[in-house]
Amino acid sequence: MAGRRLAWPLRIKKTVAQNVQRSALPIMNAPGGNSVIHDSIISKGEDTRKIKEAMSVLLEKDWFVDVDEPEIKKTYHFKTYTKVADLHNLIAVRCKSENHHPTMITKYGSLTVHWTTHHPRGLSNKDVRMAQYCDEQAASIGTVKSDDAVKCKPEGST
Ligand SMILES: C[C@H](O)[C@H](O)[C@H]1CNC2=NC(N)=NC(=O)C2=N1
Repeated sequence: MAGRRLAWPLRIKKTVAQNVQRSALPIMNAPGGNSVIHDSIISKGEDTRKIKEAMSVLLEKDWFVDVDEPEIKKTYHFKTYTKVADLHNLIAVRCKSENHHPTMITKYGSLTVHWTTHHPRGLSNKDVRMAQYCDEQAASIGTVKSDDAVKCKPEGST
């Protein structure tokens, strides 16, 4: 009985500690910022060290880690909508051969790409490979800084 009384507070303490640890991780890292990736968000069966190393390179290249999904994401900015569509299509073609599909948000001047692995859930080498592919293709199309991207001009704006 005395044992049980002790066990509950200990369990609660552990759960809180785990949550704090999770939320202490950056949901969105600042560019060049925190590159700590907890093992729990890496897909089971992956080479954890290899994924972490590759992820830290991606974080330096403006990829962001959302630990709650978990996923990595990046927004590319372009001068024209055609370039946005070009990147979208290049990624879509590669998805077929890799059987790995991102969530993509297409806007007039930008494309946001999210990568995650469903089975086993987490971040895997496929996400790393596809993120690297996105960077290569975006670079060959030619990205610009957010301020220089084509913008919609709502009525009345100057
Ligand atoms: C059944 C099908 O092969 C799987 O659902 C594939 C399809 N596309 C996928 N896309 C992504 N991003 N992650 C996956 O785990 C995944 N799995």
